[in-house]
Amino acid sequence: MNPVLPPTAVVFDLDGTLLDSRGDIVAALNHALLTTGRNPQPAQVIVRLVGDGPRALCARAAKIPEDAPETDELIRLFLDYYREHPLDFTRWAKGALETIEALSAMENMSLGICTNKHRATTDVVLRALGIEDRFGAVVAGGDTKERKPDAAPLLLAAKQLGSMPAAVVMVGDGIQDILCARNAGTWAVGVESGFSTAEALIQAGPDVTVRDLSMLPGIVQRWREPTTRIKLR
Ligand SMILES: O=C(O)COP(=O)(O)O
Repeated sequence: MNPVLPPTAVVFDLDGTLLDSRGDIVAALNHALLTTGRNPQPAQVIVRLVGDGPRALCARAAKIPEDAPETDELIRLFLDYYREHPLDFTRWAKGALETIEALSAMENMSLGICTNKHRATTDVVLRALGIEDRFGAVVAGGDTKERKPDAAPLLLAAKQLGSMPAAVVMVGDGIQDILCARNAGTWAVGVESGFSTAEALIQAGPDVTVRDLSMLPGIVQRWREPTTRIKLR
């Protein structure tokens, strides 16, 4: 196991972690499916397909290979619709805003985002929410060749934040997030209120899981205290 350091940065996953974006993802995907003559899918089915970026999402929903030419068309329709409708249904996840405030108030602490969501829709959503300036690093889908669970996007976020990976806390609701954290040698916090199941998250091996984000500042604060840090790992 990698040694860990007192956290100086917290990096959030976006979909299902900071944001409950399922309504807009479902609407955009079903628009793409219907426009190409396919059947729409129920929200609870689509939510389980999210996490590996738009190519995987579109291919899984249409049951076609990721490299099929029809997948490119679905992605185009999905992204075009999403860019026009970034916040029709999207809401902050429980405790997200308060947690951003609480962490921002800590000394020697920076915040980032590491998402598999496409760069175009990530930018539109963050801008529409007016929070793009709150994060010292935003690494989105396509910024690195590999996506989560590969370590590359999280290592890039850590570099942009000026933190050693061992001093970064990765927070996410997907097993991609936890495995990415393990691969990058960061702390890993699983959020159970997102798109994945608590069982799947725990299976991926986070340091801790939380019901929702409101518990996060207290945990990060404890990891910054030398006496408790050792015991927890
Ligand atoms: O939109 C996706 O496929 C995943 O996005 P996330 O990495 O923010 O969960």
